[in-house]
Amino acid sequence: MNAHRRPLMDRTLPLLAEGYAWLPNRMRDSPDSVVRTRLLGRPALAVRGPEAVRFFYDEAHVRRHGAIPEPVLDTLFGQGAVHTLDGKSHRARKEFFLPLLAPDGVAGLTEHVTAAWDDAVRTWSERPRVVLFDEAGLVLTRGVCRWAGLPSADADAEPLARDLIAMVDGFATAGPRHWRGRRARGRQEARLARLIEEVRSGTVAAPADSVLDRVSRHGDTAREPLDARTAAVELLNVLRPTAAVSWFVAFAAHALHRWPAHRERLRSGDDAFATAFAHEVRRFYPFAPFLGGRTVTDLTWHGESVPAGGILLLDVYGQNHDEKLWGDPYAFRPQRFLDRPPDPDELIPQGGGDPRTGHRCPGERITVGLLEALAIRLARLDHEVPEQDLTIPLGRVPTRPRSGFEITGVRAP
Ligand code: HEM
Repeated sequence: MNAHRRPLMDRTLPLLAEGYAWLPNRMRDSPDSVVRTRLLGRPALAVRGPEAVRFFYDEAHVRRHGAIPEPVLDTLFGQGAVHTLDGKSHRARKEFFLPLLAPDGVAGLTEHVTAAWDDAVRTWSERPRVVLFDEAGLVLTRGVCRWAGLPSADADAEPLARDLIAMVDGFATAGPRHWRGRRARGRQEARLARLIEEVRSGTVAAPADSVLDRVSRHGDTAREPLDARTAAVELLNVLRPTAAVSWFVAFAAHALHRWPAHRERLRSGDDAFATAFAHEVRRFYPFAPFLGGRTVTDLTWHGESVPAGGILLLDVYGQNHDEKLWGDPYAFRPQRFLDRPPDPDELIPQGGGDPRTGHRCPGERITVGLLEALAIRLARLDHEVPEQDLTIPLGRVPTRPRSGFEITGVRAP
Protein backbone atom coordinates (compact mmCIF):
# COMPACT_ATOMS: atom_id res chain seq x y z
CA MET A 1 0.00 0.00 0.00
CA ASN A 2 1.29 3.45 -0.92
CA ALA A 3 2.28 5.28 2.28
CA HIS A 4 0.05 8.19 1.30
CA ARG A 5 -3.01 5.94 1.00
CA ARG A 6 -2.79 4.39 4.49
CA PRO A 7 -5.41 5.53 6.99
CA LEU A 8 -3.94 8.63 8.54
CA MET A 9 -3.39 9.26 12.21
CA ASP A 10 -5.06 12.38 13.48
CA ARG A 11 -2.46 15.17 13.57
CA THR A 12 -4.19 17.50 16.03
CA LEU A 13 -1.77 16.73 18.90
CA PRO A 14 1.45 17.15 16.86
CA LEU A 15 -0.03 20.42 15.56
CA LEU A 16 -0.44 21.75 19.09
CA ALA A 17 3.13 20.72 19.92
CA GLU A 18 4.92 21.83 16.73
CA GLY A 19 3.03 25.08 16.10
CA TYR A 20 4.34 26.97 13.08
CA ALA A 21 6.63 24.12 12.02
CA TRP A 22 3.84 21.53 11.83
CA LEU A 23 2.82 21.92 8.16
CA PRO A 24 6.21 23.05 6.80
CA ASN A 25 7.78 19.93 8.39
CA ARG A 26 5.35 17.74 6.45
CA MET A 27 5.56 19.76 3.22
CA ARG A 28 9.32 19.21 3.11
CA ASP A 29 8.81 15.69 1.69
CA SER A 30 6.27 16.83 -0.91
CA PRO A 31 7.71 18.20 -4.18
CA ASP A 32 4.21 19.36 -5.19
CA SER A 33 3.59 21.23 -1.90
CA VAL A 34 0.55 19.19 -0.93
CA VAL A 35 0.04 17.07 2.19
CA ARG A 36 -2.76 14.73 3.13
CA THR A 37 -3.40 14.59 6.86
CA ARG A 38 -6.15 14.45 9.50
CA LEU A 39 -7.23 17.25 11.76
CA LEU A 40 -9.99 17.51 14.38
CA GLY A 41 -11.08 14.00 13.40
CA ARG A 42 -11.53 14.86 9.68
CA PRO A 43 -9.51 14.14 6.54
CA ALA A 44 -7.56 17.22 5.53
CA LEU A 45 -5.45 18.40 2.62
CA ALA A 46 -2.86 21.14 3.04
CA VAL A 47 -1.73 23.18 0.05
CA ARG A 48 0.53 26.15 -0.66
CA GLY A 49 1.59 28.42 -3.52
CA PRO A 50 -0.19 31.22 -5.44
CA GLU A 51 -2.19 28.74 -7.56
CA ALA A 52 -3.23 26.93 -4.40
CA VAL A 53 -4.35 30.26 -2.92
CA ARG A 54 -6.82 30.68 -5.81
CA PHE A 55 -7.98 27.07 -5.33
CA PHE A 56 -8.50 27.67 -1.59
CA TYR A 57 -10.42 30.95 -2.03
CA ASP A 58 -12.84 29.49 -4.61
CA GLU A 59 -16.23 29.39 -2.83
CA ALA A 60 -17.20 26.39 -4.93
CA HIS A 61 -14.41 24.49 -3.10
CA VAL A 62 -14.47 25.73 0.46
CA ARG A 63 -16.94 27.22 2.89
CA ARG A 64 -16.20 28.82 6.22
CA HIS A 65 -19.45 28.03 8.04
CA GLY A 66 -18.70 25.32 10.61
CA ALA A 67 -15.00 25.38 9.74
CA ILE A 68 -13.59 27.36 12.65
CA PRO A 69 -13.31 25.41 15.93
CA GLU A 70 -15.45 26.75 18.80
CA PRO A 71 -12.43 27.53 21.05
CA VAL A 72 -11.12 29.84 18.30
CA LEU A 73 -14.49 31.58 17.94
CA ASP A 74 -14.83 32.00 21.71
CA THR A 75 -11.49 33.81 21.94
CA LEU A 76 -10.24 35.21 18.64
CA PHE A 77 -13.13 35.98 16.30
CA GLY A 78 -16.44 35.83 18.21
CA GLN A 79 -19.57 33.76 17.52
CA GLY A 80 -21.33 34.77 14.29
CA ALA A 81 -18.32 36.82 13.07
CA VAL A 82 -17.73 37.71 9.41
CA HIS A 83 -15.05 34.99 9.32
CA THR A 84 -17.76 32.31 9.65
CA LEU A 85 -20.07 33.48 6.84
CA ASP A 86 -20.31 32.45 3.19
CA GLY A 87 -21.85 33.77 -0.03
CA LYS A 88 -24.43 36.57 0.20
CA SER A 89 -24.40 36.85 3.98
CA HIS A 90 -20.61 37.14 3.95
CA ARG A 91 -20.68 39.91 1.37
CA ALA A 92 -23.42 41.82 3.21
CA ARG A 93 -21.39 41.69 6.43
CA LYS A 94 -18.12 42.45 4.66
CA GLU A 95 -19.57 45.79 3.48
CA PHE A 96 -19.11 47.06 7.02
CA PHE A 97 -15.33 46.46 6.73
CA LEU A 98 -14.76 47.74 3.20
CA PRO A 99 -14.23 51.43 4.14
CA LEU A 100 -11.11 50.19 5.97
CA LEU A 101 -9.56 49.63 2.55
CA ALA A 102 -9.86 53.30 1.55
CA PRO A 103 -6.70 55.47 1.79
CA ASP A 104 -8.41 58.01 4.10
CA GLY A 105 -9.35 55.19 6.51
CA VAL A 106 -5.70 54.19 6.75
CA ALA A 107 -4.47 57.78 7.11
CA GLY A 108 -7.03 58.68 9.80
CA LEU A 109 -6.19 55.68 11.96
CA THR A 110 -2.45 56.10 11.48
CA GLU A 111 -2.66 59.73 12.65
CA HIS A 112 -4.44 58.72 15.87
CA VAL A 113 -2.00 55.90 16.56
CA THR A 114 1.13 57.97 15.90
CA ALA A 115 -0.21 60.76 18.15
CA ALA A 116 -0.77 58.15 20.91
CA TRP A 117 2.77 56.79 20.30
CA ASP A 118 4.36 60.24 20.58
CA ASP A 119 2.50 60.88 23.87
CA ALA A 120 3.57 57.49 25.20
CA VAL A 121 7.25 57.97 24.36
CA ARG A 122 7.35 61.00 26.69
CA THR A 123 6.24 58.75 29.57
CA TRP A 124 8.67 55.96 28.64
CA SER A 125 11.59 58.29 29.24
CA GLU A 126 10.52 58.54 32.90
CA ARG A 127 10.59 54.75 33.39
CA PRO A 128 13.62 52.53 33.94
CA ARG A 129 12.42 49.93 31.41
CA VAL A 130 9.54 49.46 29.03
CA VAL A 131 8.16 46.24 27.48
CA LEU A 132 7.58 47.33 23.91
CA PHE A 133 4.98 44.66 23.09
CA ASP A 134 2.74 45.78 25.99
CA GLU A 135 3.23 49.49 25.29
CA ALA A 136 2.54 49.09 21.57
CA GLY A 137 -0.69 47.24 22.40
CA LEU A 138 -1.78 50.15 24.58
CA VAL A 139 -0.82 52.81 22.02
CA LEU A 140 -2.64 50.95 19.22
CA THR A 141 -5.73 50.49 21.41
CA ARG A 142 -5.81 54.21 22.33
CA GLY A 143 -5.43 55.18 18.69
CA VAL A 144 -8.06 52.81 17.31
CA CYS A 145 -10.61 53.68 20.04
CA ARG A 146 -10.28 57.42 19.37
CA TRP A 147 -10.50 56.84 15.62
CA ALA A 148 -13.50 54.46 15.94
CA GLY A 149 -15.43 57.11 17.92
CA LEU A 150 -15.63 55.24 21.23
CA PRO A 151 -16.57 57.43 24.20
CA SER A 152 -14.05 57.52 27.06
CA ALA A 153 -11.51 55.98 24.69
CA ASP A 154 -8.53 56.98 26.81
CA ALA A 155 -9.95 56.04 30.21
CA ASP A 156 -10.90 52.52 29.03
CA ALA A 157 -7.76 51.88 27.00
CA GLU A 158 -5.64 49.98 29.56
CA PRO A 159 -8.11 47.22 30.53
CA LEU A 160 -9.35 47.04 26.93
CA ALA A 161 -5.81 46.65 25.54
CA ARG A 162 -5.17 43.80 28.00
CA ASP A 163 -8.39 42.08 26.92
CA LEU A 164 -7.79 42.53 23.18
CA ILE A 165 -4.29 41.05 23.46
CA ALA A 166 -5.61 38.18 25.63
CA MET A 167 -8.21 37.27 22.94
CA VAL A 168 -5.44 36.86 20.36
CA ASP A 169 -2.95 35.25 22.70
CA GLY A 170 -5.36 32.54 23.88
CA PHE A 171 -6.86 31.11 20.71
CA ALA A 172 -4.47 28.23 20.04
CA THR A 173 -3.86 26.75 23.48
CA ALA A 174 -5.88 24.79 26.00
CA GLY A 175 -4.14 26.28 29.06
CA PRO A 176 -4.71 29.37 31.24
CA ARG A 177 -4.04 31.72 28.27
CA HIS A 178 -7.13 30.29 26.60
CA TRP A 179 -9.38 30.91 29.59
CA ARG A 180 -8.02 34.42 29.96
CA GLY A 181 -8.93 35.02 26.31
CA ARG A 182 -12.47 33.69 26.77
CA ARG A 183 -13.12 35.84 29.83
CA ALA A 184 -11.72 38.87 28.02
CA ARG A 185 -14.04 38.31 25.08
CA GLY A 186 -17.10 37.78 27.28
CA ARG A 187 -16.37 41.00 29.18
CA GLN A 188 -15.78 43.17 26.11
CA GLU A 189 -18.65 41.77 24.03
CA ALA A 190 -21.07 42.54 26.88
CA ARG A 191 -19.67 46.05 27.40
CA LEU A 192 -19.67 46.96 23.70
CA ALA A 193 -23.13 45.45 23.09
CA ARG A 194 -24.44 47.79 25.84
CA LEU A 195 -22.67 50.72 24.20
CA ILE A 196 -24.23 49.88 20.80
CA GLU A 197 -27.68 49.75 22.41
CA GLU A 198 -27.03 53.17 23.94
CA VAL A 199 -26.02 54.55 20.54
CA ARG A 200 -29.19 53.12 19.02
CA SER A 201 -31.39 54.58 21.74
CA GLY A 202 -29.67 57.97 21.45
CA THR A 203 -28.26 57.93 25.01
CA VAL A 204 -24.73 58.01 23.57
CA ALA A 205 -23.76 59.98 20.45
CA ALA A 206 -21.43 58.28 17.97
CA PRO A 207 -19.53 60.63 15.60
CA ALA A 208 -21.17 60.49 12.15
CA ASP A 209 -19.69 57.77 9.94
CA SER A 210 -17.32 56.57 12.65
CA VAL A 211 -16.84 52.81 13.04
CA LEU A 212 -19.09 52.93 16.13
CA ASP A 213 -21.81 54.76 14.19
CA ARG A 214 -21.60 52.39 11.21
CA VAL A 215 -21.58 49.18 13.22
CA SER A 216 -24.65 50.36 15.15
CA ARG A 217 -26.51 50.85 11.86
CA HIS A 218 -25.11 47.96 9.82
CA GLY A 219 -27.64 45.45 8.55
CA ASP A 220 -27.44 41.89 7.23
CA THR A 221 -28.95 40.53 3.99
CA ALA A 222 -32.49 41.47 5.13
CA ARG A 223 -31.15 44.98 6.00
CA GLU A 224 -32.24 44.46 9.62
CA PRO A 225 -29.66 45.88 12.08
CA LEU A 226 -27.38 43.23 13.56
CA ASP A 227 -28.34 42.10 17.05
CA ALA A 228 -26.27 44.11 19.54
CA ARG A 229 -24.03 41.17 20.50
CA THR A 230 -23.10 40.43 16.86
CA ALA A 231 -22.50 44.14 16.25
CA ALA A 232 -20.16 44.09 19.28
CA VAL A 233 -18.37 41.05 17.80
CA GLU A 234 -17.73 42.99 14.56
CA LEU A 235 -16.68 46.14 16.41
CA LEU A 236 -14.17 43.94 18.22
CA ASN A 237 -13.10 42.63 14.80
CA VAL A 238 -11.78 46.14 14.13
CA LEU A 239 -10.37 46.91 17.60
CA ARG A 240 -8.74 43.53 18.36
CA PRO A 241 -6.65 43.05 15.19
CA THR A 242 -5.53 46.67 15.31
CA ALA A 243 -4.20 46.09 18.84
CA ALA A 244 -2.62 42.89 17.49
CA VAL A 245 -0.34 44.94 15.24
CA SER A 246 1.70 45.07 18.50
CA TRP A 247 3.00 41.60 17.55
CA PHE A 248 4.48 43.09 14.37
CA VAL A 249 5.81 46.13 16.26
CA ALA A 250 7.73 43.80 18.61
CA PHE A 251 8.98 41.88 15.55
CA ALA A 252 10.00 45.13 13.83
CA ALA A 253 12.03 46.07 16.93
CA HIS A 254 13.58 42.60 16.89
CA ALA A 255 14.55 43.02 13.22
CA LEU A 256 16.09 46.45 13.82
CA HIS A 257 18.08 45.02 16.72
CA ARG A 258 19.37 42.03 14.76
CA TRP A 259 19.97 43.88 11.50
CA PRO A 260 20.72 47.47 12.60
CA ALA A 261 21.79 48.47 9.08
CA HIS A 262 18.10 48.95 8.20
CA ARG A 263 17.76 51.60 10.89
CA GLU A 264 19.48 54.36 8.90
CA ARG A 265 17.19 54.11 5.88
CA LEU A 266 14.08 54.05 8.03
CA ARG A 267 15.31 56.93 10.16
CA SER A 268 15.77 59.07 7.04
CA GLY A 269 12.03 58.68 6.37
CA ASP A 270 12.50 56.73 3.09
CA ASP A 271 8.82 55.84 2.46
CA ALA A 272 9.44 53.16 -0.18
CA PHE A 273 11.89 51.43 2.16
CA ALA A 274 9.43 51.68 5.09
CA THR A 275 6.80 49.91 2.97
CA ALA A 276 9.29 47.21 1.95
CA PHE A 277 10.35 46.81 5.59
CA ALA A 278 6.69 46.43 6.69
CA HIS A 279 6.11 43.72 4.06
CA GLU A 280 9.28 41.87 5.06
CA VAL A 281 8.30 41.93 8.76
CA ARG A 282 4.90 40.46 7.83
CA ARG A 283 6.51 37.80 5.58
CA PHE A 284 9.44 36.83 7.77
CA TYR A 285 7.98 36.66 11.28
CA PRO A 286 5.36 34.06 12.27
CA PHE A 287 1.80 35.16 13.02
CA ALA A 288 -1.07 33.19 11.36
CA PRO A 289 0.24 29.62 10.87
CA PHE A 290 -2.40 28.47 8.36
CA LEU A 291 -6.02 29.01 7.30
CA GLY A 292 -8.72 26.38 6.94
CA GLY A 293 -12.16 25.78 5.47
CA ARG A 294 -14.61 22.89 5.04
CA THR A 295 -14.61 21.27 1.60
CA VAL A 296 -17.94 21.71 -0.23
CA THR A 297 -17.23 18.89 -2.66
CA ASP A 298 -14.62 16.15 -3.26
CA LEU A 299 -11.41 17.96 -4.18
CA THR A 300 -8.16 16.89 -5.79
CA TRP A 301 -4.99 18.96 -5.81
CA HIS A 302 -1.81 17.75 -7.53
CA GLY A 303 -2.98 14.13 -7.32
CA GLU A 304 -4.04 14.18 -3.65
CA SER A 305 -7.71 14.15 -2.67
CA VAL A 306 -9.95 15.14 0.18
CA PRO A 307 -13.66 14.28 0.32
CA ALA A 308 -16.57 16.72 0.73
CA GLY A 309 -16.93 17.63 4.41
CA GLY A 310 -13.15 17.43 4.97
CA ILE A 311 -10.75 20.28 5.59
CA LEU A 312 -8.64 22.27 3.14
CA LEU A 313 -5.70 24.05 4.75
CA LEU A 314 -3.66 26.88 3.28
CA ASP A 315 -0.10 26.78 4.62
CA VAL A 316 0.39 30.51 5.31
CA TYR A 317 3.64 30.40 7.28
CA GLY A 318 5.08 27.79 4.91
CA GLN A 319 4.20 29.82 1.83
CA ASN A 320 5.76 32.96 3.27
CA HIS A 321 9.00 30.95 3.68
CA ASP A 322 8.86 28.91 0.50
CA GLU A 323 12.27 28.80 -1.20
CA LYS A 324 10.54 28.57 -4.61
CA LEU A 325 8.81 31.91 -4.07
CA TRP A 326 11.32 33.91 -2.07
CA GLY A 327 14.83 32.54 -2.61
CA ASP A 328 16.80 32.59 0.66
CA PRO A 329 13.51 32.86 2.60
CA TYR A 330 15.15 32.84 6.03
CA ALA A 331 17.17 35.98 5.23
CA PHE A 332 15.46 39.18 6.44
CA ARG A 333 15.79 41.33 3.33
CA PRO A 334 13.29 44.21 2.88
CA GLN A 335 15.04 45.00 -0.43
CA ARG A 336 13.21 42.04 -2.02
CA PHE A 337 10.07 44.24 -1.96
CA LEU A 338 11.88 47.25 -3.44
CA ASP A 339 12.69 45.26 -6.56
CA ARG A 340 9.02 44.39 -7.05
CA PRO A 341 5.80 44.97 -5.11
CA PRO A 342 4.34 41.80 -3.58
CA ASP A 343 2.04 39.63 -5.64
CA PRO A 344 -1.16 39.46 -3.52
CA ASP A 345 -1.39 35.67 -3.82
CA GLU A 346 2.30 35.14 -2.98
CA LEU A 347 2.60 37.25 0.18
CA ILE A 348 -0.25 36.01 2.36
CA PRO A 349 0.33 36.79 6.05
CA GLN A 350 -3.22 38.22 6.11
CA GLY A 351 -4.81 35.76 3.70
CA GLY A 352 -5.03 35.67 -0.10
CA GLY A 353 -7.49 36.55 -2.85
CA ASP A 354 -9.58 39.72 -2.99
CA PRO A 355 -10.56 41.40 0.30
CA ARG A 356 -13.72 42.86 -1.28
CA THR A 357 -15.28 39.58 -2.32
CA GLY A 358 -13.44 36.92 -0.30
CA HIS A 359 -12.18 36.47 3.25
CA ARG A 360 -8.83 38.24 2.77
CA CYS A 361 -8.10 40.58 5.67
CA PRO A 362 -9.67 44.02 5.10
CA GLY A 363 -7.15 45.46 7.56
CA GLU A 364 -4.06 44.68 5.49
CA ARG A 365 -3.51 48.24 4.22
CA ILE A 366 -4.07 49.52 7.75
CA THR A 367 -1.52 47.06 9.09
CA VAL A 368 1.07 48.07 6.49
CA GLY A 369 0.34 51.79 7.08
CA LEU A 370 0.70 51.44 10.86
CA LEU A 371 3.87 49.39 10.56
CA GLU A 372 5.46 51.89 8.16
CA ALA A 373 4.77 54.76 10.54
CA LEU A 374 5.79 52.92 13.72
CA ALA A 375 8.91 51.33 12.19
CA ILE A 376 10.18 54.83 11.27
CA ARG A 377 9.46 56.01 14.84
CA LEU A 378 11.18 52.95 16.29
CA ALA A 379 14.26 53.55 14.15
CA ARG A 380 14.38 57.16 15.39
CA LEU A 381 13.77 56.25 19.05
CA ASP A 382 16.80 56.94 21.23
CA HIS A 383 16.99 53.86 23.51
CA GLU A 384 19.03 50.85 24.57
CA VAL A 385 18.26 47.15 24.32
CA PRO A 386 19.39 45.41 27.54
CA GLU A 387 20.34 41.74 27.83
CA GLN A 388 17.11 39.67 27.63
CA ASP A 389 15.59 36.52 26.13
CA LEU A 390 14.76 37.45 22.53
CA THR A 391 14.11 33.91 21.28
CA ILE A 392 10.89 33.45 19.30
CA PRO A 393 9.57 29.94 20.10
CA LEU A 394 7.92 28.36 17.04
CA GLY A 395 5.92 25.95 19.22
CA ARG A 396 3.90 28.83 20.70
CA VAL A 397 1.02 30.21 18.62
CA PRO A 398 0.89 33.17 18.39
CA THR A 399 4.56 33.63 19.18
CA ARG A 400 6.67 36.70 19.94
CA PRO A 401 10.09 37.50 21.43
CA ARG A 402 9.92 35.85 24.87
CA SER A 403 10.81 39.05 26.72
CA GLY A 404 8.21 41.11 24.83
CA PHE A 405 11.21 43.24 23.75
CA GLU A 406 12.38 45.35 26.66
CA ILE A 407 13.98 48.72 26.12
CA THR A 408 15.73 51.06 28.57
CA GLY A 409 17.16 54.56 28.61
CA VAL A 410 14.49 56.04 26.35
CA ARG A 411 15.23 59.71 25.68
CA ALA A 412 12.22 61.70 24.56
CA PRO A 413 12.84 63.62 21.31
C1 HEM B 1 -1.83 42.08 13.10
C2 HEM B 1 -2.12 42.26 11.87
C3 HEM B 1 -3.12 41.38 11.19
C4 HEM B 1 -3.00 40.08 10.82
C5 HEM B 1 -1.78 39.17 10.97
C6 HEM B 1 -4.24 39.70 10.20
C7 HEM B 1 -4.47 38.46 9.65
C8 HEM B 1 -5.68 38.08 9.10
C9 HEM B 1 -5.93 36.80 8.51
C10 HEM B 1 -4.91 35.68 8.35
C11 HEM B 1 -7.23 36.78 8.15
C12 HEM B 1 -8.00 35.59 7.58
C13 HEM B 1 -8.12 35.60 6.09
C14 HEM B 1 -8.99 34.43 5.64
O1 HEM B 1 -9.75 33.87 6.44
O2 HEM B 1 -8.92 34.05 4.48
C15 HEM B 1 -7.81 38.04 8.54
C16 HEM B 1 -9.15 38.35 8.38
C17 HEM B 1 -9.71 39.50 8.88
N1 HEM B 1 -9.03 40.59 9.40
FE1 HEM B 1 -7.06 40.73 9.70
N2 HEM B 1 -5.10 40.74 10.25
C18 HEM B 1 -4.47 41.80 10.84
C19 HEM B 1 -4.95 43.07 11.02
C20 HEM B 1 -6.25 43.43 10.82
C21 HEM B 1 -6.79 44.75 11.05
C22 HEM B 1 -5.93 45.96 11.44
C23 HEM B 1 -8.13 44.67 10.86
C24 HEM B 1 -9.19 45.74 10.94
C25 HEM B 1 -8.95 46.97 11.34
C26 HEM B 1 -8.44 43.30 10.48
C27 HEM B 1 -9.70 42.80 10.25
C28 HEM B 1 -9.96 41.54 9.77
C29 HEM B 1 -11.30 41.03 9.47
C30 HEM B 1 -12.60 41.75 9.71
C31 HEM B 1 -11.13 39.76 8.90
C32 HEM B 1 -12.23 38.81 8.42
C33 HEM B 1 -12.43 38.99 6.91
C34 HEM B 1 -13.43 38.03 6.31
O3 HEM B 1 -13.65 36.95 6.85
O4 HEM B 1 -14.01 38.40 5.28
N3 HEM B 1 -7.29 42.59 10.47
N4 HEM B 1 -6.85 38.82 9.10
